[in-house]
Amino acid sequence: MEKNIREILFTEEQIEKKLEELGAKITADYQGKNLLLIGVLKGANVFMSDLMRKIQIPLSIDFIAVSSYGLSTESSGVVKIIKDLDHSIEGKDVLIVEDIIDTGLTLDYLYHNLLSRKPGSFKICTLLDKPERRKADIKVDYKGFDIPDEFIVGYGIDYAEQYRNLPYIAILKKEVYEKQ
Ligand SMILES: O=P(O)(O)OC[C@H]1O[C@H](OP(=O)(O)OP(=O)(O)O)[C@H](O)[C@@H]1O
Ligand code: HPA
Ligand SMILES: [Mg+2]
Repeated sequence: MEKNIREILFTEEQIEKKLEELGAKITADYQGKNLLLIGVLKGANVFMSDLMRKIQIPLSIDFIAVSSYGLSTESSGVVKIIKDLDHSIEGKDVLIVEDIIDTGLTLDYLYHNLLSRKPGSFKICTLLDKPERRKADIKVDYKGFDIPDEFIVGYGIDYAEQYRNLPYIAILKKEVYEKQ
């Protein structure tokens, strides 16, 4: 195991099983709809690419890149769009795909920003939810796992841009970021 990891929360096998459940639910709910998955970069990159292969109906994808954590473990509270969507979402059945909801500030910002672009419908899918830290009220439609109030890395999720390539989801040792 990586020397900076305190504990593995979810293994590759557990993640794979959860993705199959989520994919089956989304497949059932979006029959006959005009599904557009919007991945929130960079964190949702790994989740999005695995999840979309578990959805068995026609869909399209787009990405928006936002950042509020930078190199820190605390949200700056200021959400910046780094890359906007490529196409209009007007009339589309938008499903936002996030890796983690922590304070909720990123999704609160995206919710208001994207709703003003008049999608046909708007729902939220997140792999991880850390409800204890919430600052904005977010209604989650599809959720993988609830997690404790710890700093998480792996499966696309970073600390200071590192650890995104770990195949599992883990708690980072506190001394890694407290000594900074
Ligand atoms: O609920 P919040 O407190 O807003 O935190 C969640 C957001 O923070 C992370 O992104 P980050 O801003 O670190 O950018 P990244 O996806 O490029 O890592 C994560 O990927 C979520 O998008
Ligand atoms: O626990 C976390 N880990 C990494 N990035 C994050 N962004 C919000 N919460 C987290
Ligand atoms: Mg991040």
